[in-house]
Amino acid sequence: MLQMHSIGKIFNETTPDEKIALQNISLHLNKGDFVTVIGSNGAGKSTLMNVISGVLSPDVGSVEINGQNVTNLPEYKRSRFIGRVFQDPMAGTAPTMTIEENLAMAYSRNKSRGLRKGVDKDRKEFFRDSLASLHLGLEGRMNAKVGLLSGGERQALSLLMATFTEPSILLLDEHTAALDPSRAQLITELTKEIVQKHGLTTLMVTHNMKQALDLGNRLIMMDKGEIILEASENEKSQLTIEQLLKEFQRIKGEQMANDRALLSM
Ligand SMILES: Nc1ncnc2c1ncn2[C@@H]1O[C@H](COP(=O)(O)OP(=O)(O)OP(=O)(O)O)[C@@H](O)[C@H]1O
Repeated sequence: MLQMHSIGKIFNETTPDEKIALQNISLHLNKGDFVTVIGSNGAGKSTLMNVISGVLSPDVGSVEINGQNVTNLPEYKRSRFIGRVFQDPMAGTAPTMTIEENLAMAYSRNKSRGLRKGVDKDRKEFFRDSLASLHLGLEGRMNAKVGLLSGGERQALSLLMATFTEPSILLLDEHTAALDPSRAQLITELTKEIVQKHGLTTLMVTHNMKQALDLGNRLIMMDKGEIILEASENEKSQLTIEQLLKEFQRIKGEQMANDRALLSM
């Protein structure tokens, strides 16, 4: 489904501001895999998402989606098969347009893929049914301007818009981080439900270790542009927050120890 081979990305190369954002990243997602991504600030998580979605091209390495090499395919050409939800609830929707207009926009952007569930139904009814599945009563507010919705409602709508055309890959970039705890919990539950319902192949960045363990079947930890830990389905099911923190400290500690060893030479 998704194959990343030896991806590298350096910003401002050969300048004093040089930053290695990704190094030697190889990642393989099978259809239906749901991988949670954790890591410290600046670890390269968003850059990884940007390379998958086509916002950025890697300096080296390749990205394949559904067997097609998309390494240099521009973002707008990938948007048909990639759904993405950002941290900022304002980012995924158009505030001056109604809920129905926003849905229509997402629908037409992806319609060349074919809407398996939408073709036989009246479009409006399909939108209404999709909105009802969020359990927020938005199906009764199709003509409301999206700018009037709360952050949580907007994020639920963004999630719906990113998924109702069943993308090959769903990218969730800290999509609950800007919400208060109860709304974040609601969006987390919706995410679980939607991903499961459509069997979506998903990559989710989060700073919340509990969320990283509760959701998905695999987990990766990043640091300084590298994947420093990969937990398979079996391993992840047995992981605890304490173990994750310990592991992170162990890896970071070793790096510090190495640095010290190097400095002392
Ligand atoms: N456009 C850019 N130009 C220069 N440096 C960049 C750019 N984008 C990212 N970086 C740098 O690359 C590194 C990785 O950044 P990235 O945003 O991918 O990290 P992240 O893991 O998502 O961090 P956070 O959790 O803080 O959002 C950071 O050191 C960042 O400062």
